Amino acid sequence: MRITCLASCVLNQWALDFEGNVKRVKASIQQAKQRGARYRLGPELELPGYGCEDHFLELDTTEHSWESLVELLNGDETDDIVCDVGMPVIHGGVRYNCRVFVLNRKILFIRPKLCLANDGNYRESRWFTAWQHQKKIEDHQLPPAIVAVTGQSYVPFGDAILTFIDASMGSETCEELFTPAAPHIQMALNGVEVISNGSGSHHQLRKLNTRTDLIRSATGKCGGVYMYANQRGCDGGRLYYDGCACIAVNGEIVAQGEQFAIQEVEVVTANVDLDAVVGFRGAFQSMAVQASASDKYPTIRVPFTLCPTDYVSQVPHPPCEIRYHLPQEEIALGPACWLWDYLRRSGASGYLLPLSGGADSSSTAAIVGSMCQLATAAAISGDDVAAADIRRIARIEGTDSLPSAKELARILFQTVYLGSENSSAATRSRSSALAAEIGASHLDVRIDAVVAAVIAFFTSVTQKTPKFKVDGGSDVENLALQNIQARIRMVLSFVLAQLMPWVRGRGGFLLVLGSANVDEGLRGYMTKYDCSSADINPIGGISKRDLRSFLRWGADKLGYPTLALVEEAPPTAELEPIRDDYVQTDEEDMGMTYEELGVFGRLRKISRLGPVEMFKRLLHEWKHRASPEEIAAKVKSFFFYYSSNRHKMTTLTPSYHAENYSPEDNRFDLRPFLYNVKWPWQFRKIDEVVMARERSYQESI
Ligand SMILES: Nc1ncnc2c1ncn2[C@@H]1O[C@H](COP(=O)(O)OP(=O)(O)OC[C@H]2O[C@@H]([n+]3cccc(C(=O)O)c3)[C@H](O)[C@@H]2O)[C@@H](O)[C@H]1O
Ligand SMILES: Nc1ncnc2c1ncn2[C@@H]1O[C@H](COP(=O)(O)OP(=O)(O)OP(=O)(O)O)[C@@H](O)[C@H]1O
Ligand SMILES: NC(=O)CC[C@H](N)C(=O)O
Repeated sequence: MRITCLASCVLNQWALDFEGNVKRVKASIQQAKQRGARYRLGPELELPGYGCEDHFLELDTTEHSWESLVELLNGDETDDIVCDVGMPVIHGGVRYNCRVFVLNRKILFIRPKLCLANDGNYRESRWFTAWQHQKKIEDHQLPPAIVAVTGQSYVPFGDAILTFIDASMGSETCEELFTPAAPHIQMALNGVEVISNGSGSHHQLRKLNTRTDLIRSATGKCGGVYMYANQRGCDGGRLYYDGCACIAVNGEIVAQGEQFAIQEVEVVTANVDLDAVVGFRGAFQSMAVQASASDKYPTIRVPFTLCPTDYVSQVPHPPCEIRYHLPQEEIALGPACWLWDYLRRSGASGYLLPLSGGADSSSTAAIVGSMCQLATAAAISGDDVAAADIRRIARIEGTDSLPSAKELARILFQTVYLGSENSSAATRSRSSALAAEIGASHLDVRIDAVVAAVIAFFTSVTQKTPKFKVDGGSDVENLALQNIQARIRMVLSFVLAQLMPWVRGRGGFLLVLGSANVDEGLRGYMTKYDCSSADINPIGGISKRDLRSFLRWGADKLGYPTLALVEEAPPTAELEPIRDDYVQTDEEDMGMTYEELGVFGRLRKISRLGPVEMFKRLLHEWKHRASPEEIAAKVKSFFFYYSSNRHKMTTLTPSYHAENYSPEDNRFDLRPFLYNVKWPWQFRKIDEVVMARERSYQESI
């Protein structure tokens, strides 16, 4: 048996934090060595951090990456272990997204990415070029700083494989795994036994199985060992990289790391038997024919054994069940970890949330509660970085004991109920009950005096006093009176965020949390610059439907029973006066249900349908629940509101990316924001389809 120990790492890197990034890379190599690994794989672009974006265009970023590599090569980290490190490299004047293989303080080989990630959140071809020469290598001239350390002037650069004394290895980078003609197929046909993939891949609800299915099928079909490494956490933007390093052998996962965690460095190791790979392929005759005919890769020969003889006593890791989180758990964990990274890296002293007792702000509060639970649990279980972050943010002396999750919430989480004359006792009491369950410091205040002052100001300027519709006012007056309340809540939230730490004798500032969900954004059912305008928003990419099931789940699993009461209540803005015959509700106001909004959202973005094609699709999907006229009216209504409110997306608070149907305008869903909201051409085509169907129905009876 040829048994080797392999290590795949998850690192919580931060764009441009070279100091911290190289420290975490070193820590991961040390852990890998302690566990006896002969090869260590790190995430994509781990030295500068994956999310540097346009900073990749700066020469500084590549230079500092080389400087970071010098730090590694100068120490003993790379002694007796092959380290595969992600960084940008400029070769022949062109910048590539590369894997740099190092061993015993020398560079073995540099492998550029062949297929860049360019859809959805990814824009790699803005900063990098895909290597165009498959199965070809060139000499790469090393920068002087590296020459001084390694004594090497040139190293091989390109699409090659590594052969050790006793094993062979090849690498592909992130997106390459997702492509139809993935390099691992050619590598397997070339007899490569270990294929590694250093990734920078983000979390999206219910997405993990896409990745693990690809990993399993990569070696299920051709045999081999597949190693996956990923970044973790918020590295400075809207994405949460969700780790989950794993190692697969012949189609079965043998080791899997955490998808969400506070821990900055996680090393997943497995003992694997490379002879099992040869055995698998040896019995696969049709593959052997293709392998025999395949074009050969250039080979980098490395005089190093991957499977030392003393490993004979080691037992290979058996296959294990893949662990998936429920979507509700994903909501509790992903955004909570993202909030923790944001908080500890921003220098803020905590979060402030305007907590209405409704579904959205209550979900947000529960996520902050989950963040406190995760951070304290990590610190108590011995994570020194988490403990130091808690002490710094909460201003706890080194000798004092660490706080519980509830105590931490009291220190760093301020909630506030901003009641008006239209607020109900029910939302008010849910707000304070939930805050108490989480442990947050809660304020229960009224905004009526400020609202009255704004209306008095308006009356003094115009001699007119707007009225609510229920009191005989027009639609314009009714909307304006609602928006005054909503916007005042935003202003007061920022005032409190700035001054409450001072009031409590703590100093610093709080970040204001927004809690508009993805569906409200899509429909524009929100007041521009109300509490939806905040510093960051953990639920801006999550649908109302998912939030409601999260609330039901969280009542029990997070230990906040009030969430169940919140979930049962119909969503309402409480901006209009309540009367015996009138209570404002979201779905009635919007003229569509949250469920319908979810359908429109997915068809618009994920299925890429415009008004006419969406209408045609729904004619089939909704044929048992609505007539063609009704479906036409719903589709037109959606496109009218979506397009007339699209401008609100341009100022949307940055939020955690969780859904592929996110309308987020800045990075993900790039669209104009001034539309002809009548959609005359498109709506006429819809009418024509409705009329044609009506005619054919009439003719058939
Ligand atoms: N094409 C365009 N490009 C750029 N900006 C544009 C624009 N059209 C309007 N605007 C601006 O946007 C303003 C209209 O937007 P906005 O002021 O938000 O007001 P608007 O969208 O008219 O009203 C707020 C909406 O939120 C709903 N709502 C209900 C309940 C609660 C809440 C809540 O948030 O608590 C909200 C309410 O029913 C209504 O549909 C205009 O006055 C103008 O300043
Ligand atoms: N009475 C209130 N006290 C504190 N904050 C409020 C209050 N009413 C509204 N807000 C804030 O304004 C945001 C938008 O209010 P809106 O009435 O549109 O509710 P929503 O988007 O349905 O959210 P929720 O479900 O949290 O009520 C809320 O998420 C909340 O942060
Ligand atoms: N960095 C990458 O190549 C990521 C792209 C890939 N589609 C993913 O989401 O994982």
